[in-house]
Amino acid sequence: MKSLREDAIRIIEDSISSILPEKAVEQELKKLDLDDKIYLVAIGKAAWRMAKSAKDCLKDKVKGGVVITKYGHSQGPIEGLKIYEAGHPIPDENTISSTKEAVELVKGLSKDDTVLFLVSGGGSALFELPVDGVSLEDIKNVTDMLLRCGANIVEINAIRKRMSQVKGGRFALMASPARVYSLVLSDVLGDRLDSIASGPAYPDSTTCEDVRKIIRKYDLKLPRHILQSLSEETPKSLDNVETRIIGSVSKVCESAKNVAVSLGYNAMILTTTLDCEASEAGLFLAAIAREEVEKERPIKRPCVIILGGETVVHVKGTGKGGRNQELVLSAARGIKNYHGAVIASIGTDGTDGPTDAAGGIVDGKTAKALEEAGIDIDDVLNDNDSYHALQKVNSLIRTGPTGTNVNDLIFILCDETKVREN
Ligand SMILES: Nc1ncnc2c1ncn2[C@@H]1O[C@H](COP(=O)(O)OP(=O)(O)OP(=O)(O)O)[C@@H](O)[C@H]1O
Ligand SMILES: O=C(O)[C@H](O)CO
Ligand SMILES: [Mg+2]
Repeated sequence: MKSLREDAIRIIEDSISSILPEKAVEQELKKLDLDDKIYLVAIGKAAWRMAKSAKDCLKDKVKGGVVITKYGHSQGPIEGLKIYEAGHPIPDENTISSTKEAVELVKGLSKDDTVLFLVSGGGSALFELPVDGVSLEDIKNVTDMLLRCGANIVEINAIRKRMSQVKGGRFALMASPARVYSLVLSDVLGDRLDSIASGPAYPDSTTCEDVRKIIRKYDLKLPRHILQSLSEETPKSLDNVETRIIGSVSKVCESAKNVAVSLGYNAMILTTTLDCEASEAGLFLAAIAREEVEKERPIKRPCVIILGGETVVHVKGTGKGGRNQELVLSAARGIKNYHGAVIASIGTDGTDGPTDAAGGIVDGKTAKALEEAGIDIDDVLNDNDSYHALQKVNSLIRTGPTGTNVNDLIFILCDETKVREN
C-alpha cells in the first residue's frame, strides 16, 4: 500500500487496462474456437480496436469484413477488412453507405458460414439503413429530437429500432441461416443487450406499445410516415445468434476490486447501476465515507467501496465540468475534515463531459483548501464549474483517452486512519 491517492490512481489505471477491448476480444475468441469461414462486422466507437484484435487472432479464417466507427476513431487499414468512418451521434451518408456494405456481406451466406459481430457503444448512429418510406433526413431529425427530449437510451433506441432495417434483431435475420456470434462491449447500465447499439443481433424486448407510451411521455411530434414505421414489430426471438458481453461497467468494477485486494484492501461492490443526479450521489458517497471513518462500516478498513454507473447532471450554469467531477466536488462538502478516506470518480473512456479530465479525486482536506482559495463549492456546483475548482486544488484525474467506454467507475478508498477534526 502507498498513499490513498497513489493507490486510487493505480486502481483506476490497472482496472481499465485489464478490460480494454483488444484483450477481451482475444480471450473470448480463444474460448469460442470458430470455424473457418468467418465474415466480420464491427460497429461502434470501439469497432476498429475490436476488429483489429479479432483479425490478428483469426487471421485467414476471416473471409471479409466491414468496420464502421466514428470519425477520427479508425487507426488505419486492417488487411482484408473495409474500414469506414461515419457520423455520430447523428448518422450521415457514410453511415448508410457503409451499413449497405455490411448488409451485402452477410446476405446470401449459408448455414456453414459464421458472422462475427463486434458491437460497441455509438453503434446506433453508426449502423443504420432506414426502412422503406423513411429517409436519412428523417432519421437525422428524429435522432436529434430524441437526444434532446430527455428520453433515456432504452427509450431512444426503442424508437430507433423500428425505423431501421438493421436494428432490433433485424440484422441477425438478414444474416440467417449463417450463425452470428456477437461480442458486445456494453455502455448501457444493466447491460440490456437489446438496447446496446439498438441490438442489431438481439431479440427486441421493447414493443410497439412501449413506443406509443414513449411518444406520449415526451410529447413527440412525429410525421405520419414515421408513425407508420413505428407500428411494425421487431423480432422477439432469433435462433442463429449467440451473444457474449466482453466489457461492461460490472467488469471494470470487478477488476477494480481485484486490483484493490492485491494492494491489501478489503473490497466490496455496492452497485453497478448508480444513475442519480451527480451531486446527490456525491453526498451519498460522503455519508458512506463518514460511516467508515467513524464506525468502520460497512466493511473493515483498509477498504474500498466500489460503485459503477453513470450519474446525470442537468447543466444550468455556464461553467466547465463533467458528471464525475461534479460528483467528487459535491462529496468533498460531506467529508470535510474526515481523514483516512478519498473519493474518486472517472469516466472509463477518459473523458468527463467536455473537458480534458477523466474525473476527480477528493479527501477531507479538499473543502478547506477550496475555502482558503476563496472558492465556494455550492456556487461552483450551481454554475457547473467543477473543472476549475478541482484544478485549483490539484484534484483532477487525467488519463487521456483510454480506448474503452463502459460508463463510470466510482469508489471510496479508506486506510486505517480514524480522524475527524472539528
Ligand atoms: N459544465 C458541466 N458540468 C457538469 N456536467 C456537464 C457539463 N457540461 C456537460 N456536462 C455533462 O456531460 C455529459 C457528456 O459527457 P461525456 O462527453 O463524458 O458523454 P458520455 O455520456 O460519457 O457519452 P460518451 O458515451 O459519448 O462518452 C452531458 O450529458 C452533460 O450532462
Ligand atoms: O449506440 C447506442 O445506442 C448507445 O451508445 C448505447 O449502446
Ligand atoms: Mg464519456
